[in-house]
Amino acid sequence: MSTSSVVRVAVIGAAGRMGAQTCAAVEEAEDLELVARLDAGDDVGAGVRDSGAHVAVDFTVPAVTEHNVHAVLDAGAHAVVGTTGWDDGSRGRVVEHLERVNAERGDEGLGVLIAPNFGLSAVLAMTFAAKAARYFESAEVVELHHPNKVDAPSGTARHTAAAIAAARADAGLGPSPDATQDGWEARGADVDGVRVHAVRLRGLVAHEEILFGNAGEQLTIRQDSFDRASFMPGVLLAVREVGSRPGLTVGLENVLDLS
Ligand SMILES: NC(=O)C1=CN([C@@H]2O[C@H](COP(=O)(O)OP(=O)(O)OC[C@H]3O[C@@H](n4cnc5c(N)ncnc54)[C@H](OP(=O)(O)O)[C@@H]3O)[C@@H](O)[C@H]2O)C=CC1
Ligand SMILES: O=C(O)C1=N[C@H](C(=O)O)C[C@H](O)C1
Repeated sequence: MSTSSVVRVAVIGAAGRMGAQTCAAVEEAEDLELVARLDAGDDVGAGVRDSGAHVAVDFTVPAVTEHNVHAVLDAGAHAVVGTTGWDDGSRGRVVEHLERVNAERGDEGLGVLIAPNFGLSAVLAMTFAAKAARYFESAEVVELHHPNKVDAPSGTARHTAAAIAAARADAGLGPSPDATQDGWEARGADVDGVRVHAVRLRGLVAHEEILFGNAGEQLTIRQDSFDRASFMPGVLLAVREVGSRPGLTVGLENVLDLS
């Protein structure tokens, strides 16, 4: 990533809840240097380029995060993304962009690391859920968050449900049994065939429960993020690792070697 040992970091969404926490964590890390705090109204590409950032971290809003990542790549930096709202289409466009810029570069290439959740408890919960999924007839996900969150269901819950759905499909399982005829609006969102329920409650930060059922037994996997400080070790790990992972990486489980 750089010839010097210090990684220069720009934070996009720097005034937000996660951005502010990330700025503080970067400033406290001896091997990282905070070189830009960018927020709404700033030119992200110019801010990243002019600051000489090696890595830009995006904690903004779903509506702008893809645009920011393209601007970061055009500015010649790696991107670490915690913002939600990504789908196959937006991820595919980033892969194409990476292939284009990396073909023109002489070095090992730029990397983009998108993590729906940087918390260790959440990453482990998702990993355990994906492993358990093949053994249970029923599976549902409940995510619980602070009421200032703008999107539902959470990116973490979507990622969890998609992994459960993939594991169920691999195991040849059909849909979870469900006799519902009326009141589908009370049955949560359908993410790849897995029901996902979103709770918004003052006092909460970020929490997830994954429920598995068989006749006569239940497995509940639950994780709680009580403080945004818990996301910071994962964010800093991603910042340090993204430079050695050219192309697109989705999920911190890949960096932690859990996948
Ligand atoms: N992956 C993970 O571990 C985690 C992910 N998240 C996700 O991160 C995202 C941010 O969450 P949170 O910090 O709580 O949200 P906040 O609303 O607190 O912060 C978002 C920040 O982005 C700014 N912003 C909006 N538009 C732009 C833009 N075009 N360019 C630069 N900055 C912009 C906002 O400015 P303004 O307010 O002026 O519009 C605000 O300062 C969400 O998608 C959330 O789900 C959250 C926690 C953990
Ligand atoms: O908005 C939040 O707060 C969080 N967003 C992410 C998500 O949607 O999964 C990660 C974590 O749940 C906190």
